Amino acid sequence: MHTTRMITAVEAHAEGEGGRVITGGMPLLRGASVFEKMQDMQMRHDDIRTLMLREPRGNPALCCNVLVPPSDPLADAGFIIMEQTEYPPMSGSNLICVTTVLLETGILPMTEPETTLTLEAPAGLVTVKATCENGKVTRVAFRNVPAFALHIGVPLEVPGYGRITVDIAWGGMFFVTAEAAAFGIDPVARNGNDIVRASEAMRAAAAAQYPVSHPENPAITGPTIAQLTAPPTDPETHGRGAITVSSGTYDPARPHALTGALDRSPCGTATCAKMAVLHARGLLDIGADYVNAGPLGTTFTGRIESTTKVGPYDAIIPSLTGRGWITGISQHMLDATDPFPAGFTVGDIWG
Ligand SMILES: O=C(O)[C@H]1NCC[C@@H]1O
Repeated sequence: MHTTRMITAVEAHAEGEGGRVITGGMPLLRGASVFEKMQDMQMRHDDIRTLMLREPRGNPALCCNVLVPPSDPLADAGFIIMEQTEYPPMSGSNLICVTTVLLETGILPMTEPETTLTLEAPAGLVTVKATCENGKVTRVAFRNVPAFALHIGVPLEVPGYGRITVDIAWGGMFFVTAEAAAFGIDPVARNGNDIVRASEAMRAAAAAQYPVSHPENPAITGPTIAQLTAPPTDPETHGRGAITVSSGTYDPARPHALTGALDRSPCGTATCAKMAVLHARGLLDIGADYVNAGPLGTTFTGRIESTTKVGPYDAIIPSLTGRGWITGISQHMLDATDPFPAGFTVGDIWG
């Protein structure tokens, strides 16, 4: 065997959503910030993202992260998030996986009963409080980047579904959000196919009809991800959400193709975007918990810590709490004769 890459990863999930964390074997990335290192990765090493996320080493529902040295002197570590079609500037489930891996493998020291960290995501600094017991991270709480709504209750023409009322908001990624009932869908795991098709159509329509960019970093554009929400079924929760992460290219001529996969968790950035919309509508106060259930019934607990401004937008500073688990350690190799040095996709599960 002639190995051209040897990548070590710790496998983890946060409330069900897979977040592989690469701890070794990466090329050195250039850049004066984690955002610039992410851009360098995208420009020069995108084949590693697809190698690790696509077949035969990945699957459509997997996310991946790369640990990088932080650039900000306040940060303890940096991380780049890689998903199937983009490099998200922030991600709740991935931050929880990264924190769990950093502390449970000893890359950063763990202090019981609580470890405080600052992580540099491409979107900026995120402060983290990890509850730790007997060497295990039992809970990860973080103060996210500010979240804000850009469009509230606007009409969107979704091919094949008609006119739907949506919100467009930032929670670390740009989301288009609609009530699942508008599509006649109950957002639970067994309805994953219907959720993905409707969400991908909605996401593509929103990107065309309501393009947005971040006022503090115009290189961040969207919406890139879609959320369907519903009232709670469990009295301990405040809402439900099913988020579709794109894994292919949506084509209205092939509306039955599955070009995304459900976030198995309630999605941290979606929860923060949803809280920004609820706050803007006067439906969620500072300090009140918002427990959001995902398609598997697992929850993230969000809270509005305070308010601020981002460019012209009224914004909230959200916190989010969830749990992560390590599931294994893997060593991935690429042989020089492997015909798929960047992985591959097949239309049966990749649209
Ligand atoms: O929790 C989140 O924010 C993420 N989960 C997968 C898609 C998003 O990045």
